Amino acid sequence: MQTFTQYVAGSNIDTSLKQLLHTLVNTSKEISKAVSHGALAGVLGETEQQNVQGETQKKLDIITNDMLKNALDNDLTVKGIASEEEDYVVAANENGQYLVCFDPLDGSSNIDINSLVGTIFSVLPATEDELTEASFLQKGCNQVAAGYVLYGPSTMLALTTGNGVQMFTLHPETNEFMLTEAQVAIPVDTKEFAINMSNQRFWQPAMQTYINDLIKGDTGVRQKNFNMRWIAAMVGDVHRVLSRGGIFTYPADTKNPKKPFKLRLMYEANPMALLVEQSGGLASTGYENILDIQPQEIHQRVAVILGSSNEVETCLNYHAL
Ligand SMILES: O=P(O)(O)OC[C@H]1O[C@](O)(COP(=O)(O)O)[C@@H](O)[C@@H]1O
Ligand SMILES: [Mg+2]
Ligand SMILES: [Mg+2]
Repeated sequence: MQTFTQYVAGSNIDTSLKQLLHTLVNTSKEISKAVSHGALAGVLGETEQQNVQGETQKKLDIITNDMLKNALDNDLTVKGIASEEEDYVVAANENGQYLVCFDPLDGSSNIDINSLVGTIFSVLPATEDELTEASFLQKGCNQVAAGYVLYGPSTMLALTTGNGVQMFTLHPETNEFMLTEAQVAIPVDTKEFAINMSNQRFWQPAMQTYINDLIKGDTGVRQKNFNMRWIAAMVGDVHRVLSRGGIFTYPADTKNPKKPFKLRLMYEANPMALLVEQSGGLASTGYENILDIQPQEIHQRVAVILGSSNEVETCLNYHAL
């Protein structure tokens, strides 16, 4: 079985990108340790602070953000970072070739119940001399690498550098990520959907009708029964989709008119969309491919529908009507 180090050494990517991937992955091992200590390290619970999006930050949101920020700042390949937990973009190294967007801890409402959380990252080329927010506003199709690390019963890494998706499992004794899935392939059909059903009355008519038809099962137009899962951490829900197929959606809703979408484009939707597409699935807002969206700002939110290609297409047909 190949180690992550061996896999990266043999892959056909720039040396500088290899270095950056090692920085991200080594930091994720430290995060995995911090997360696993939980209450023993006094890292659970909330802080008094809110992020720019008005969300109360958990202690671990801030701890993991600082760990990644410091590690990336010390990596000369990194020109700048954008994080869920940073109001503005942060400059790193003047001559860095890459910009890194990340969600240091996704699913942070799961921390206090010892359930799944993860780190999501997206790597973009740094194309401009001067670092500004505008440097980051590139379409998702420009990503040179994307991935997540899931802190679950095992710590797992899913990675794409544009050559399919590979999954690695952290060996608890050697502390090495081992290649455990060389080419992830999402089944094209599924009988499993993931959506926060409590928002049902706030969805648009297309999503209402689509989910209603799934729930009718073999008594409705779909003529098959569907099961439902909701982990409340995108990283966990997408991991299930990559592992055994499914459709995951966080659609537009009218619950809070000032916030029609929940998931963030640059460090949630884009990296997950690249992983899903590289595994043979689809990722859309309902009206546009996620990877084709021209971002307007780093904390922009979008509707997300992703997963098994035939099922996503079926859902998109409801939106086209
Ligand atoms: O609270 P809800 O509506 O179930 O939302 C869950 C969604 O919110 C998120 O947790 C947001 O991520 P953060 O924890 O990074 O803010 C997604 O991972 C997840 O899909
Ligand atoms: Mg998140
Ligand atoms: Mg987060």
